[in-house]
Amino acid sequence: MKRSKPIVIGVAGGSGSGKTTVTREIYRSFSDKSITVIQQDAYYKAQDDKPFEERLLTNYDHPLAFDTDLLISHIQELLQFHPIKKPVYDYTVHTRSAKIVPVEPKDVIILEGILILEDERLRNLMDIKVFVDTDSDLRIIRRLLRDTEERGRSVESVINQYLTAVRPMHLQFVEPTKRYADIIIPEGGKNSVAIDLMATKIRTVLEGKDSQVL
Ligand SMILES: Nc1ncnc2c1ncn2[C@@H]1O[C@H](COP(=O)(O)OP(=O)(O)O)[C@@H](O)[C@H]1O
Ligand SMILES: Nc1ccn([C@@H]2O[C@H](COP(=O)(O)O)[C@@H](O)[C@H]2O)c(=O)n1
Repeated sequence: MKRSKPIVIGVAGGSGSGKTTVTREIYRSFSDKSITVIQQDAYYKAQDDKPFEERLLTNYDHPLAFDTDLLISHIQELLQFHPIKKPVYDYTVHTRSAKIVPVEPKDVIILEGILILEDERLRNLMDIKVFVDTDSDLRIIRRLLRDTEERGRSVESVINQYLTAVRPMHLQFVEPTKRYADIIIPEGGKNSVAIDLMATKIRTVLEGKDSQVL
């Protein structure tokens, strides 16, 4: 059945909570590839006009770090089944890369990121809101391993950033958005029961059997 508009699922949660892992597992359970994934991180503001040293001072956990207007306009395009050109973010240089990824519209859009539930305009575009809820000790351990292995960071810089920006912004902006969630997934990526439930829910909606999200 051809849908009149795609369904939008928001996956929020703190840094290192397992949002990307949850999203990847849901995506993998759909072999027909009816899902497109949009990461909020791709919409960090470009900082090419600033020298590298200045970019290190940016607070990347504050809502103003993102180009939310561009993200909203891209979701609106996908909702009309129009393709978009998604920016690509490079964490090693703290700005957008020169690349752009063409994204084709699909029946399901998963929007994933720390602050996607913070903006009311984004929340209003979502059919299902999920919050991945993982204790802060696990999140910092996971982030430490990931950022040193994959994002070119030193242990000292990860700890310093966590204490000065990630933790305070999490408490001020991320954690309060849990109240908007329809579903809270504890522990993230290895929660196979929650991931199966999400996949089943999405299938029900795609088959037109769910009157709540149509
Ligand atoms: N349940 C889990 N147990 C152990 N490690 C996990 C789990 N979920 C995610 N991770 C790992 O933790 C790191 C952060 O997970 P990720 O999904 O990228 O989180 P987020 O997108 O919320 O920042 C990754 O290296 C991932 O492989
Ligand atoms: N240049 C940047 C941009 C972002 N970050 C951090 O990324 C975190 C969000 O990504 P997750 O995959 O962890 O959800 C966020 O907490 C920023 O601090 C960065 O370190 N450098």
